Amino acid sequence: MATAMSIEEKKALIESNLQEVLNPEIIDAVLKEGRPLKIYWGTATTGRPHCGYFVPCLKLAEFLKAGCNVKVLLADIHAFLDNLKAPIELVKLRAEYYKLVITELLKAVNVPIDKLTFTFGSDHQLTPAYTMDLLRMSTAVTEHDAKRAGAEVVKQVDNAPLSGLIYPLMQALDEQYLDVDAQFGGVDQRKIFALAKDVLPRVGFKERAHLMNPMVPGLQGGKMSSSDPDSKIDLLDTPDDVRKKLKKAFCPPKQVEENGVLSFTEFVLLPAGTLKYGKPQFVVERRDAEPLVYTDIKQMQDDWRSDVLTPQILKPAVTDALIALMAPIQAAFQASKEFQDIEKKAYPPPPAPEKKKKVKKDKGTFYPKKVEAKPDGHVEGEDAAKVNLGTEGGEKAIETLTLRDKS
Ligand SMILES: N[C@@H](Cc1ccc(O)cc1)C(=O)O
Repeated sequence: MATAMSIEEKKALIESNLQEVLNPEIIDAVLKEGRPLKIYWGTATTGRPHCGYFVPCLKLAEFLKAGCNVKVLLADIHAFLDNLKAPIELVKLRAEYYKLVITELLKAVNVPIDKLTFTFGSDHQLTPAYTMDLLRMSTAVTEHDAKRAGAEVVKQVDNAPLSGLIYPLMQALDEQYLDVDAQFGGVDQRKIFALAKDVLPRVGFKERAHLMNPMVPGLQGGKMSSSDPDSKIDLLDTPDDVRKKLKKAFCPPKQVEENGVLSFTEFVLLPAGTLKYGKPQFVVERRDAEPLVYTDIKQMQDDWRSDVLTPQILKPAVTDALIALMAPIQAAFQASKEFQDIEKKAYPPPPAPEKKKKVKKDKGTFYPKKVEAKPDGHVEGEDAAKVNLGTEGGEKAIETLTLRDKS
């Protein structure tokens, strides 16, 4: 069925809808060689995958359509390097959960998953060769540059742990160990990508191309935030949750910028319309008039500015479309005991609130913060390292990461 694409067509598809491409000549050279472009997208398995994940996944669909060889890296080790966002003993379970959810999400937008491979960070990052290369790399990067590289990705805190400096180095080295031509990510990864481009040649590896998606504002406008549950829709949220969150979502009439709902339509629902209609399309029903049928965002934005398209009619249309898109993911979850078990273990309920303790004086040493359990039960602050890492659980987690079944 698929007619062969020309090099130009492949290139156009690979680079479509991106905000920026670094070193496109690397992509050109591979396409000219006539082999598939090898590309990966990494995600740190920290919190829970949410609806924002549709955005990179739709781009992966385009890479695959262009004949690329696509890998998804479940960056389990990165998930705890970033300020213990995922406690070390839960990281492996979270990575498994991400794999299941992302698989279903890709299926929901018709991405042929047999042509894509998943890989865990801990599969290659714990080998002696990787360790040696990482140490070599650490001699070629200054503390200042490593810190700056991670500034938009790694959580910025006072007395930051050293792991935040290792994080960007490992992301750069992953390009070598995943044996790719290019890395894809949001434009928030730009500084890490620039570091990778700069530092890989300095340790004897080749420079890769970098492809960046624009950032999509959360439903509250601005960046999606994990501390504000209403800014994100969990992929397992019920239709009622979706309705509630969308009712509260930021959707100012006539304003196109920072409009969470309109942006979600642009980056997810319009492209996903291809599934239903064979081409990008989004339909907004109206009570007393013909439905508004959109095939590109320009037309929608014009109607938004002139108030033909209003929050009152857009929100219900987005709600229905999103619920429909999420339905197969939730059906897969409901149908699989394994899926449900992993979810339960990966996100245990938070422990009962601790009794009030006397607040110790800040001694100005490592991590001068109070211990506070996050909703998922992990701890940040003064004793975070002890609680999250130094326990038996932590050691077991290290073992499980090391001993991951390589099959
Ligand atoms: N930095 C990515 C995760 C990542 C980790 C390692 C990589 O090699 C690639 C990507 C994120 O923000 O989620």
